Amino acid sequence: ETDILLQFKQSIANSGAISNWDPSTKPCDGDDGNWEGVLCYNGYVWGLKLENMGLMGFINIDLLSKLPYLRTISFMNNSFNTPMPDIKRLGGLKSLYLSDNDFGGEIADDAFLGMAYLKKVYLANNNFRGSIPSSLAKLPKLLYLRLEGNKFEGGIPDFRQKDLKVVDLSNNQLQGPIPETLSNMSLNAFQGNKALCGKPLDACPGDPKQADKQTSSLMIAVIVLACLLGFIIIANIIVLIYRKRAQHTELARSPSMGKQKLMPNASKVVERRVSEKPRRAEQGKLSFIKEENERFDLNDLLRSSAEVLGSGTFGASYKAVIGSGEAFVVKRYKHMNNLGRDEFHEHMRRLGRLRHPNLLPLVAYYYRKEEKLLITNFVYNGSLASLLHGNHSEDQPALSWATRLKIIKGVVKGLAYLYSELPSMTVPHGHLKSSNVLLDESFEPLLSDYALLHVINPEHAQQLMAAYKSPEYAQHGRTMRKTDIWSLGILILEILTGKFPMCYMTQGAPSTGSNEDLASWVRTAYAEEDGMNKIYDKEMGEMKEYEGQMLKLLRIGLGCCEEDVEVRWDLKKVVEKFEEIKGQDDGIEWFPAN
Ligand SMILES: Nc1ncnc2c1ncn2[C@@H]1O[C@H](COP(=O)(O)OP(=O)(O)OP(=O)(O)O)[C@@H](O)[C@H]1O
Repeated sequence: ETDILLQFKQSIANSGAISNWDPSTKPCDGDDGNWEGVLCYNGYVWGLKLENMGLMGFINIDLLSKLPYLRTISFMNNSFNTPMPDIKRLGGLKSLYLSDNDFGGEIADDAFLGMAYLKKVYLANNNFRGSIPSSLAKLPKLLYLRLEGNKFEGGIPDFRQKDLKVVDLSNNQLQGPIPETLSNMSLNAFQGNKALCGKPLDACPGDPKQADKQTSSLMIAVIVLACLLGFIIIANIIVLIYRKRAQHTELARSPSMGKQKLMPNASKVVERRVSEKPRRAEQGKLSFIKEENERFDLNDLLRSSAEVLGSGTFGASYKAVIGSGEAFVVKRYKHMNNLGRDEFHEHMRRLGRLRHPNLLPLVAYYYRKEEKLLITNFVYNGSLASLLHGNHSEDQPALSWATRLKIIKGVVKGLAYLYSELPSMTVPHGHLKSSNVLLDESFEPLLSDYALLHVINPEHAQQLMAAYKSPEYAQHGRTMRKTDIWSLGILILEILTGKFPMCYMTQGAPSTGSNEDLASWVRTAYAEEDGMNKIYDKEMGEMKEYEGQMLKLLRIGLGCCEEDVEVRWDLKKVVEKFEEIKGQDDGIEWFPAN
């Protein structure tokens, strides 16, 4: 075993961390093992735990297959960037941990064939592509499977294992139905995919068993909107008659009104004074925040070409391009049922009053008891999440450091505005995460999904919203004024590391037994001698010049991620520290003048 391990050491690059693998000693003298990362039992090697060591190169399975008692291997959090090693040659393996590396390429369909003892497979946060190998679905003893944060595509194979405890397939590009055996997994396990459907997500279109339950986002939208159509036509006729009468009366009353211009493509509507106050939602009718935006109605959205942008945690979002060519996003909120019409209207009016260059403004909304629609402009550069974690091309290169800095500064400005404008809300944003940071054509960030925490049904909010993934909620069941700051900290670390934090954002200690989150991973790396190299996202390219700025941002991120709320920085301190990072926008006021 000594020779095999020494040869293995030579086959991997950057093996400084295992310098005590020395031919003059033995790997195992007792169960603790003498050599770094070698796990022993009865004097034999049964495991390798080589995590967080900056290892690279190639994992020589030939050599490992010569260790007869090897049962577990972990190379988590290193920099391996080869295709998947030929793991099935380690037939006795019980646990395989390869998460948080740069492994890539497709995994052969039979990659896990015949692995009769394999219980734990962790391949998360790599660059694996192609289909999920069907041999995984046939592993007789599989209990834990974590594939999140890759680029797996296509359908989910038919997992038959009855004892599966944890499965996480989030943030891939999977589509199609979720197999019934996985229907009892948490919603988070499937988030961030291309088009998955079926329990625990919305039902698949055409699924006869579930269609009547109205859980399919697409189906329900079609059904609800179709039902409304008839309603709207009648409502429109009534409103038209009413308006004509009102117009007639007004024109008769005020001669000057006759001089007003007609709205562009809305000859029936006389242009009105811009009002901050949205009109009360009429049945079957959109309520616009600004009346000059009132160039379309629900009918136009129904008639428009619509594209599903994603099935977010609250419901699906659609991009709808209306006749004029303008694109809007219609987001369905299924979990505001506790809200009465007046309360909803009041809250929308409050949101409608918010104006800031870093907030995505609400254009219109729609109220119905069972569901609410919020309509915003479509933002062409998409979300920070997709730019950080999606595929890059010539048209869409990786985000540079300067752009990342600009984005996070904008996020803080937007957040500071929310804090100052919504002093009565404990958690003014409540759902701050990278998919809710949209980027306009000059990469100025626009925060979305803000200030909704208290209008989402509590039972759903607690399951779905970023604020409730905070340590204070996990530990004390409370959210606080500094809860958004924790989400901001995670966002900062995500921007710096390029790592997707979602898989860590589970409530309390993740059931995988790991109690690490992105912040503690960064903290550990930060304490290591060469840790910085590991922390910063290599996709930013050459970074030497900006190391000072990056370090300052890293410290802010960690200050925001302090678990102890007392120690965690407050917004004022965050803003002060941001002002110390010199960027192109020096001198810009962070807090609104009032
Ligand atoms: N106005 C918009 N313009 C462009 N893209 C948008 C817009 N609103 C949302 N998106 C994108 O559409 C996708 C789906 O958004 P949605 O808000 O439904 O879900 P989410 O942000 O992933 O999750 P959650 O429901 O928890 O907010 C996301 O990638 C999001 O970034």
